[in-house]
Amino acid sequence: MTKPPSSVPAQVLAGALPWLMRYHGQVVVVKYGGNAMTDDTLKVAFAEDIAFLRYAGFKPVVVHGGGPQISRMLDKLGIESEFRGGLRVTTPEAMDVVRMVLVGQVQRELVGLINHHGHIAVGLSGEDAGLFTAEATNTVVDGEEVDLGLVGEVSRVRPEAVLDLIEAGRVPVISSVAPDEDGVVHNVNADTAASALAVALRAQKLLVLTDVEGLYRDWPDSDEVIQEIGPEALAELMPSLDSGMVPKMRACHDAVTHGVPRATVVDGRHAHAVLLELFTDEGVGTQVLPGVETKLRKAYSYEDSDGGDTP
Ligand SMILES: Nc1ncnc2c1ncn2[C@@H]1O[C@H](COP(=O)(O)OP(=O)(O)O)[C@@H](O)[C@H]1O
Ligand SMILES: CC(=O)N[C@@H](CCC(=O)OP(=O)(O)O)C(=O)O
Repeated sequence: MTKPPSSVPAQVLAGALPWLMRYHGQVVVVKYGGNAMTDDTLKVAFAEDIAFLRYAGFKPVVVHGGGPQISRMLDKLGIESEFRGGLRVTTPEAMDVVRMVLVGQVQRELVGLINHHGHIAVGLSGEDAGLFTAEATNTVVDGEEVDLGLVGEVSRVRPEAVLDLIEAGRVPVISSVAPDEDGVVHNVNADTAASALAVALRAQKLLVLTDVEGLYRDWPDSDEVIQEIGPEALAELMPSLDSGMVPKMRACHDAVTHGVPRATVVDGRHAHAVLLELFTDEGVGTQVLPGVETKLRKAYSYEDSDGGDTP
């Protein structure tokens, strides 16, 4: 006797209905951090998720990072670089490498992987069609202003090229380098670029994939992750954050205070983290949205896991 078909897959699909209704036809900006691109399986699963969203009627836009990949190439070439306040101090020599790695390697690889699912992805950088204009920025660390060299904030977004691609059914994959008003190319943190783009595109969501479960309340000492937080409480927490979380949480804060309904940081070390976050109501990651009380949860324990897709 053969077994009747299981209804579990159908239940999973049916459970996705409210999320399909919410995001169908809407722009979702997904920022894929370099730290969540560690192995090929994860990258392939990410590309599948993005293609899935597109065929499910979402309008996904990818902004990618590549910090660790840039650092590796700088090391190989013997060029020193350091991070201050979560941002890379960028000399003109380092800028050439940043641009080469982000636009020439990381972006090309992601475009190729997504295009396994129907030639839908097109790569752009902030230099294309005036997408981003950068303005040089410095940062303050321990009360002192630090010169970051060729690091920029996004001072202007011209989203037309991205909108054209979305209208044509394509998936834009964007690298965060951008010229200033004089055409000098700057290194823009990818979280910052994703946030500015999400605002300009009036995205329904900014989803940020990284290599931690979310925003820890007391990094690295606590095992409590902030599940939900409002922009005001996040602004109060900002001075206590360090390293890569500084630009990341500022990006989420700025997106939500400029009209993006919600911004979420999720653990990209899980295969299919994008689908899990968008199609289920499991408490993954840290969600920034207006009008909520801060909600904490315990970090997950992987000790008893089967080691499947868990970190
Ligand atoms: N409060 C915090 N909660 C979680 N991670 C934190 C916190 N403060 C600093 N971090 C660091 O921020 C890192 C994520 O930022 P980053 O390295 O820039 O990642 P990505 O490449 O995904 O942008 C984490 O791996 C962790 O080391
Ligand atoms: C100014 C600055 O720090 N730029 C980043 C750009 C890449 C990036 O943001 O990559 P992740 O998302 O992987 O961190 C850098 O040079 O590493």
